[in-house]
Amino acid sequence: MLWRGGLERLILRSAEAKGSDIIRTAHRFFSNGLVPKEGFLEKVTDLRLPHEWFPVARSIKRRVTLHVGPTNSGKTYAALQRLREAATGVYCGPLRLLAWETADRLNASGVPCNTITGQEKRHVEKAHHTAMTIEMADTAQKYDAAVVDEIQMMASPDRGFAFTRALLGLATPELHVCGDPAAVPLVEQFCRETGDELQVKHYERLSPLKSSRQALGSLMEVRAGDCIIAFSRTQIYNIKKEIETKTRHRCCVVYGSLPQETRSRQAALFNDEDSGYDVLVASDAVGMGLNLNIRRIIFSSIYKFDGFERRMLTSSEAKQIAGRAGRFASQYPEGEVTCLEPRDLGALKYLLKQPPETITEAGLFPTFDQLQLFATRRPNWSLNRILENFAVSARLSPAFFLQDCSDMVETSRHLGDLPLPLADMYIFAISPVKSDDPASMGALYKFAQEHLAAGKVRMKRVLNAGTMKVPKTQNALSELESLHNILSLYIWLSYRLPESFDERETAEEQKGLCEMLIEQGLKVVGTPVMRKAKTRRMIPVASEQQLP
Ligand SMILES: Nc1ncnc2c1ncn2[C@@H]1O[C@H](COP(=O)(O)OP(=O)(O)OP(=O)(O)O)[C@@H](O)[C@H]1O
Ligand SMILES: [Mg+2]
Repeated sequence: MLWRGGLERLILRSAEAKGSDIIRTAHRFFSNGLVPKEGFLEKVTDLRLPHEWFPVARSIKRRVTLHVGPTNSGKTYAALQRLREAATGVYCGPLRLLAWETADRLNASGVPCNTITGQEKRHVEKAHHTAMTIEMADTAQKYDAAVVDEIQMMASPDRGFAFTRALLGLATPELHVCGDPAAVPLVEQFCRETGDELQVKHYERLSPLKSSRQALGSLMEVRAGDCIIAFSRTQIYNIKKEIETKTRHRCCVVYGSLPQETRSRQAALFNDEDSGYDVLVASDAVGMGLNLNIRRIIFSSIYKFDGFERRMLTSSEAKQIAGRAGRFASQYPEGEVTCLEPRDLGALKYLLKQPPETITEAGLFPTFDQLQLFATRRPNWSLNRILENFAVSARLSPAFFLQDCSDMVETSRHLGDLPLPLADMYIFAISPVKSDDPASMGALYKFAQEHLAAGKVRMKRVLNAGTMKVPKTQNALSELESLHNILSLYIWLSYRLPESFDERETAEEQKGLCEMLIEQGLKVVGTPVMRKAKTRRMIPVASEQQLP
């Protein structure tokens, strides 16, 4: 009995970095019919000391530099300067676009840098540096220096945990953390708990950003270098159409459901002075850390639908977006911000003037190992039931909140009748499926079904060959975006379940074709004159009836 207690302590201490073997041992131990000791589950759901989950980081004396200031104040630049000088290093940021931008910058400055995101891995010869999306951060790997960007995202209800995990868990003697001053007290508290040495550096905006005295009033008034912000796809295309019909300007677009690669190319087209595209119409997908050649930000509205309700932007969101104008060292030395409608001007100015609100809680989420241990006494429970019950039992210290896992719960419910092993179900549940897109959810179900039944997921069994053409309407474009989504999902799964999802190359080819068609479509969707569309072979999603 004594050694079992010791084993439990070991499991809890080592859960993150080197725990999986121990957890497996524990599983064998418990699954042999031995019932865990009283109080064991209370320990598993005790999340009050998350810094203890990262023994590799705790074994290093870390010096943390917190770079804080308003947007465009050179925080990320300063952190990347230090990263460049380190022999090995990692950059962890909130967006794929930002990971790519950072890797491109490092590569261009002679520091070979890989890129890793959930859906892609680009290896560069002789690279000892990697830029990645925060969810990919590896807490078992040691680095000479590491950067965590946009740390205020710790407070994000659905992604905060990835930032908390990177902050507490990156194993490096030199950690640079960038972000909003709102995060200072919490980072100070965490560094006291971890025993890390902390230095806070404050930055000032490098180039001025002024609020216009007047609203734009009409899209006829747009000028080169303007970026109009809108919060729905339809609005984005309506604005693009109006600008291209009524003025001589041509628009690039950037929004969430557009493929990442297309977004990057649209941003590059807009940044290129000679491309003929001089206006950007974008959602708040451009709102964080990115460096674009924007002279003026124009909010078409200061209200957005956030998935639950139509609400006013927060002060932090408005500032992040406004901060894209007049980036230092860009074509425009001074930025300007305004709105389209005169009625929004007062509220916008108010939002931009608000002092940053201090963050008081960071997101936290149990590791898979912890969930698995929690499930040892309930072998028949589904993942959604485990998650819901874990959430009820979890104990956290006041500096943390438990991450919103409603998407995971919904996805595992959706796959509920498939008797997948817990580990596989977990992978499907955290996959980047669009839960509001029935085609994407349908494809995930078929992927899981094939994986379970055959151990091989042949794309042609789930997707059916057909003819695809350049989309001429918003609906056709939306269908193509959805297909792109499904192919991205296959690729994402191929990195986690490579034996079943072994057609990554084909999926990447099809995804590339999809991107090309979408990009051609962007030239015509929203513009008044339709060109003759070209036709290409593509694979649209099969309907239920077409499946064997
Ligand atoms: N000392 C510098 N020398 C040259 N360029 C600089 C310097 N500092 C910053 N820049 C450039 O200014 C721009 C803004 O800097 P950076 O991206 O670091 O700002 P930031 O404070 O991180 O902004 P955000 O909060 O929006 O992420 C970048 O293009 C960066 O390369
Ligand atoms: Mg930055």
